[in-house]
Amino acid sequence: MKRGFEIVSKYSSKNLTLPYRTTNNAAGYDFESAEEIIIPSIWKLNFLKVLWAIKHEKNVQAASIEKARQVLKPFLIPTGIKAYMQPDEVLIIANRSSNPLKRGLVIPNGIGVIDSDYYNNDGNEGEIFVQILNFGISDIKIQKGERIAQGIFMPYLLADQDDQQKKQTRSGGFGSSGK
Ligand SMILES: O=c1ccn([C@H]2C[C@H](O)[C@@H](COP(=O)(O)OP(=O)(O)OP(=O)(O)O)O2)c(=O)[nH]1
Ligand SMILES: [Mg+2]
Repeated sequence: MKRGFEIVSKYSSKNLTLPYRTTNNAAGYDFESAEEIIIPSIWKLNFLKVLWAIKHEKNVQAASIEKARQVLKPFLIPTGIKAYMQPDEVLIIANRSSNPLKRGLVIPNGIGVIDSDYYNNDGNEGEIFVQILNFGISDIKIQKGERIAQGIFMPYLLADQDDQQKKQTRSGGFGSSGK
């Protein structure tokens, strides 16, 4: 077993499909969304600005600002998938090029870097999430089973003296290693 995909346990009975390549020479394994999810348009940010203005001039409750903030941050689309690979390999998550063109969907972190030590980590079993922002003018509904991104396995290189730097054991993702 060199590298591949598995379904995380909480999705074991949800009928998910493992990532797949669609053409003979496709580099990327397409990932499907594990759930139906609505990605709101970021143009609602204007709404946030108005709220701020109202807050400062007319004392609108801070709670509504906080609610708007929660709605407007990038969404994490669950894939229900974890990936195993060799220690000197990485899985790169890249957007499908049709997503910005057809649906206004971008991956705000540019690419996702899935480390080999993310697999089966104690925090979330290594479930891969795709961060998504909708710059289009309409909200977008992602259906369960819809292809949202692609994963490319690659080898990576180490810098000289790499073994002299202290490392920690991965316990999760999205900031788990600290600031
Ligand atoms: O699009 C992504 C990017 C990352 N990850 C997971 C896998 C990766 O191994 C882990 C950490 O990613 P990264 O190192 O890029 O983020 P960080 O902000 O540095 O978090 P950490 O402190 O956990 O390393 O989060 C995803 O599921 N999707
Ligand atoms: Mg990191």
